[in-house]
Amino acid sequence: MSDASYRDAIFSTPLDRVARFSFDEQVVACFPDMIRRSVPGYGQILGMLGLIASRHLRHGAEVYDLGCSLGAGGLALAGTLAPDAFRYTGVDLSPGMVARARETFAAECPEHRMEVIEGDIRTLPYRPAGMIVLNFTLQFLAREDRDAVIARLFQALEPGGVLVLSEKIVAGDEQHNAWLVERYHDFKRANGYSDMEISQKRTALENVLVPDTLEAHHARLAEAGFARSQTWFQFLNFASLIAFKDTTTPAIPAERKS
Ligand SMILES: Nc1ncnc2c1ncn2[C@@H]1O[C@H](C[S@+](CC[C@H]([NH3+])C(=O)[O-])CC(=O)[O-])[C@@H](O)[C@H]1O
Ligand SMILES: O=C(O)C(=O)Cc1ccccc1
Repeated sequence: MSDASYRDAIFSTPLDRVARFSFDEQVVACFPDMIRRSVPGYGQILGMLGLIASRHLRHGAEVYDLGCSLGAGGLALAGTLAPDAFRYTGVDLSPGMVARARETFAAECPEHRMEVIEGDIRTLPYRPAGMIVLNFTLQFLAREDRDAVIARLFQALEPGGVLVLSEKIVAGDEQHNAWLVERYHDFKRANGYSDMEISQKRTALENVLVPDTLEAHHARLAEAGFARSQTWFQFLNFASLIAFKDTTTPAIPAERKS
């Protein structure tokens, strides 16, 4: 398995039939380029994970990164926090993603406690955790599974625990949403995607990536029992929320690297 990463050209030639989008080997091979050029604010959200953890994570606690893909969330945390500050468990269904995430952690942060599980976040037995990261993953689950997953994550969180939930979102108002989607397509065009690539990927993602409104996310978090949730980041139709299990703060927060 090579660690090379390619430019995303998956939808650059006309396809007779556009297949449903999946996280197969073709996507794994160009994923860093695809996500960086397709998700507004991706790097900024990752950059905040370590800072959020250093305020909210109990020293030494477990961090889950659900739908970890190539482990970018884990790398961001290991870049900010000392090896004894946390234990990381990344989970992903895609074998290609899991294999490459393991290689990356072994090469980039051998001192940190980084584990990657090939598994389904809907059925995984969770250990108690101080922080759970769901970066652009809930949107790929069937709507009917989302409430149950969030409820299980609430149960897994320790007192003082936080959930970071990043998602593509849809605006409830049709005009507002149309403006966001048009500007999102401008964003993709500015990042080198052609109209054909934008349109074919949109087809591939239909009924695969189904975004909720911010209101639906906050309501689901409240329903699961979270004491409070807030949107801390939004860039066009992509947002990140933080949800607090309760009003406790960790006794000894994870220390940042010196
Ligand atoms: N049921 C499931 N169980 C486990 N994994 C799943 C499931 N369904 C989908 N996945 C996995 O969730 C990931 C979503 S990508 C996350 C980016 C990452 N967080 C990042 O910060 O780079 C988002 C995107 O590409 O827009 C893929 O790797 C899937 O295999
Ligand atoms: O490209 C898109 O249209 C997206 O919504 C973001 C995305 C990024 C990576 C995989 C799937 C979707």
